[in-house]
Amino acid sequence: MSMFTRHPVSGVLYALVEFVRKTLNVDPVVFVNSGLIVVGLATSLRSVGNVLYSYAEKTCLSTVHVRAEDPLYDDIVRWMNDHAFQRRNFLSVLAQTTNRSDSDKALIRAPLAHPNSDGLVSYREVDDNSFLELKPFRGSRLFRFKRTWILFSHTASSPESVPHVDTNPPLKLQCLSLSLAPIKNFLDEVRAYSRQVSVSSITVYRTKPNSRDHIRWSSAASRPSRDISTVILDKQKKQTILRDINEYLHPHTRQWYANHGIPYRRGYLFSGPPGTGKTSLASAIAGVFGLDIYVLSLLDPSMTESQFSRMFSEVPTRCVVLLEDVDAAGLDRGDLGSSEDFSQPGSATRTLANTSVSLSGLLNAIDGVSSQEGRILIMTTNSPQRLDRALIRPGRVDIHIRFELPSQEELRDLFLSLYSDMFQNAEFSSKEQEKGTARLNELAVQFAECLPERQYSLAEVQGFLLQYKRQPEEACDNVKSWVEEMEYEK
Ligand SMILES: Nc1ncnc2c1ncn2[C@@H]1O[C@H](COP(=O)(O)OP(=O)(O)OP(=O)(O)O)[C@@H](O)[C@H]1O
Repeated sequence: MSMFTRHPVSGVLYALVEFVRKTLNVDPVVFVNSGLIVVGLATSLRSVGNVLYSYAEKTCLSTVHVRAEDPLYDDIVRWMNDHAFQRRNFLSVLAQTTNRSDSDKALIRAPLAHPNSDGLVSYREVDDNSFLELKPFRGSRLFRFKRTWILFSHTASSPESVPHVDTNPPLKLQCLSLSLAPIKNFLDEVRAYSRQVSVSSITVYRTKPNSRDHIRWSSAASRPSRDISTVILDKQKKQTILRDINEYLHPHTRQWYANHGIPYRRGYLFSGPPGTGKTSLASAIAGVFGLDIYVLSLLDPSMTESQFSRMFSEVPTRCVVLLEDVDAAGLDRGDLGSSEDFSQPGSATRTLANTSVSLSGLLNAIDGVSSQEGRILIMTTNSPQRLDRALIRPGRVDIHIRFELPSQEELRDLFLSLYSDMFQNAEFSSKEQEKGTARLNELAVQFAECLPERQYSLAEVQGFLLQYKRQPEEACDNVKSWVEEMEYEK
């Protein structure tokens, strides 16, 4: 006590202690001491807990880490969202607005709100059916999977790091077991679930630099796959490529390649003028065979040659790799004026300086030792004559599909494919449907006759038809003046 009386602050403390003792009849010094003992005990217990946990981690816990760039990462987060995460809150989450792929269908069903006097609608108040997704970001969650308790943890590298899609920390899965089998079973279930929910859609992956300029694959879109029948192309060419890929993907073929010591790879070249359906066919093929697409462009200015080769080796075994603008790899053979050069004057493909991938870099990436076996490589170009022979030799390009500007028949097909569903709904009796279809066939012939053959790309003609989405008659009436305009603009 004499200690308190020597100093003015000690004096105040002493008076306070005496006051509490007298009014509450409790000795605050004992109270504070007990508190300190409890805190000390708690801290020691925590340290003992940490020691025990790290011992358990080394001896009887099985642990699996999953890096953010691995496709499995998204599959696990999706599974957690749809199962374990639904039932209990996570400590720290990443909120993300996600567009549903069926959002347009929902909009069709929703009553349109308040059109103005001209029949125009503001969509600000219409629910676009996008939804808020809360993804586990930081923290851990214990859940039960087939009688095994699994600890899912997601820890940010630094506690202060801002949640950012590019800097997602790795995931950790742990269970009390001497074998990895329970976690492996869980991952099999996660992958099966992912396949099930994405059965009618394809995911498009593109390269994306993260905050440390480290390029990685990132899913750019997940969308319903394009029906192959909507791609207009000579039937025989379409059948050839479909049969070839079907045969290639068969497990017996893989074995056959292995038995004969041939690298199990298959490459296709799609060449032709812009807007003739090269990309559309690649994505329809991915849909037919249930594969995801990995898109690489040689004109990507942020891609160095070593990054290009690493990205090429990081694609999964079964997928479509779409390599765009392949003629840009500095492969000029000097005959730019050839009739097969479909690139537009001044178009990106002429700017060879834009790519840092050399021909040898490209060839190494395609069939070097680290190149993935089992993938389907589709290369596209507007200028096939500029490709080096080494690039298009069998083994690298096994089938070359030439796309051309459309014939009369293809123009008719495009017209019919855009309007054929107009009469195919319950609103019309079968007789009306028949009549409507017959009229459409007439209009398609009329429409195609007004367009010069092999002059405009299907993309251009489709652009015109999109102005008359539900008015085939008007499209026919106006196509002649569109052709005149196009001629004038040339
Ligand atoms: N053969 C086709 N069949 C169906 N649609 C087509 C066809 N060609 C072009 N289109 C339409 O035109 C648009 C552009 O087509 P796409 O991107 O496939 O052309 P591309 O040949 O890959 O062009 P680019 O060489 O400029 O990349 C798409 O919306 C597609 O629907």
